[in-house]
This record gives sequence, structure tokens and C-alpha cells, in this order.
Amino acid sequence: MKAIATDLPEVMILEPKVFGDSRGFFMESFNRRAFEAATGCERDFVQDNHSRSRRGVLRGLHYQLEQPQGKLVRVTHGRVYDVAVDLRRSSPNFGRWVGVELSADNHRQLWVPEGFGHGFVVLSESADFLYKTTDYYHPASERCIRYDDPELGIDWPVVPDLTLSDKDLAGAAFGEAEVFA
Ligand SMILES: Cc1cn([C@H]2C[C@H](O)[C@@H](COP(=O)(O)OP(=O)(O)O[C@H]3O[C@H](C)C(=O)[C@H](O)[C@H]3O)O2)c(=O)[nH]c1=O
Repeated sequence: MKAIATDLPEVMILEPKVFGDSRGFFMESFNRRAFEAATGCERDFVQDNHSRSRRGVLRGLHYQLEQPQGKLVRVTHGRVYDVAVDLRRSSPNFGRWVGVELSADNHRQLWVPEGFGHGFVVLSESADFLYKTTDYYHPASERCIRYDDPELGIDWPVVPDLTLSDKDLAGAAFGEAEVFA
């Protein structure tokens, strides 16, 4: 597994080794030892999630204030533009974001540690989004920041029929959101 740095040092792109042959391919989509060697992070992942969305769906920006979740995300069908935002007031990168295209074809994964907001928009006809989390779902402390917050200035790709949940449409402004110390 290769780790590729992003502009946010804690957020890393991971590229697993893919073994292709005439039948198709094989890869270890997760290997704890390889993850720890690539990221320097020791984590127990406790939940696997899978969402499917059609083109133009944007999910996010989400985070949990209590039981903050580290997320190891990947796409097994289609293409998404995936975004992480540093929500830690103490960080020199507070309010900065990174975006990366994750796809079934590039096999790329993104490690989004605790303390970051996360979201993605679907670029293909549909996308299957799978991810491991380091803590359990805690809806009581789940928060959402508007994907288009002007202060964050996330440069989302333009997609037809942008579609968000009511919860995400009602997301907080970054400047008013409860974030991390
Ligand atoms: C996240 C989650 C949701 N749910 C239930 C709650 C709702 O009845 C239903 C859909 O939930 P929601 O609309 O919050 O799903 P997403 O919009 O995909 O939320 C996720 O989207 C962004 C990209 C994230 O990074 C988070 O992991 C997560 O917040 O699944 C569960 O039962 N367990 C869970 O862990």
C-alpha cells in the first residue's frame, strides 16, 4: 500500500497494490498492518458502511462531535469527488480542505482522520461508496456543514442535478458550526 500526501498532512491518499491478470484483479482492500505502516496511525475500525448514490448526489459535509470517526473511504463502482475539511480550531489548517477523485478504476482510498468533516459528490451514473469508521454511528452528535459554505470555498466539480438530503441542505455555516477544539 502506497501513501500519497495531500495538502492536509493528516489526510492521506492510499493506493493498494492491485494484482491484475487475465481473470481480472485482486487486491487487499484493507490490511491493518499495511494501513498502519502507510499512515502511521493505529486504529480499530468498528463499522463498515456502504452507500449507493446516483450522479449528482452530494453527501456531506458530515462529522460527529462526540465519538468522532476516522474514515477510510473508497469507491467500488463509479467515480466520486471526495472532500475532507480540517475542523480542528487548534490546527494551523483549520478550515482548509482537500479533494480527490476516488473511483473503482483508480482503486484509490482516502484516510480522513477524526476531527475532519467529510463529503463527496457522485460524478458517474452511480457510485458505490464503502468506508470503515473508527467509532460507531452517533446520530445525537452528528453535525453537518453546508457543502457550498463561502468561507470554506470548496471547489466542487459541476454536476447535473445536484441532489442533497434535507439534512444536508439545512447544514450549518462553517462560521457558526460546532467544531473540534
Ligand atoms: C451514517 C449512518 C447512517 N445510518 C442511517 C441513518 C439514516 O436513516 C440513513 C441515511 O443516513 P445519512 O443520510 O446520514 O447518510 P449519508 O448522507 O450517507 O451520511 C454519511 O455521509 C457522509 C459522506 C459521511 O462521511 C458520513 O459517514 C455519513 O454521515 O442511514 C446508519 O444507520 N448508520 C450510519 O453510520
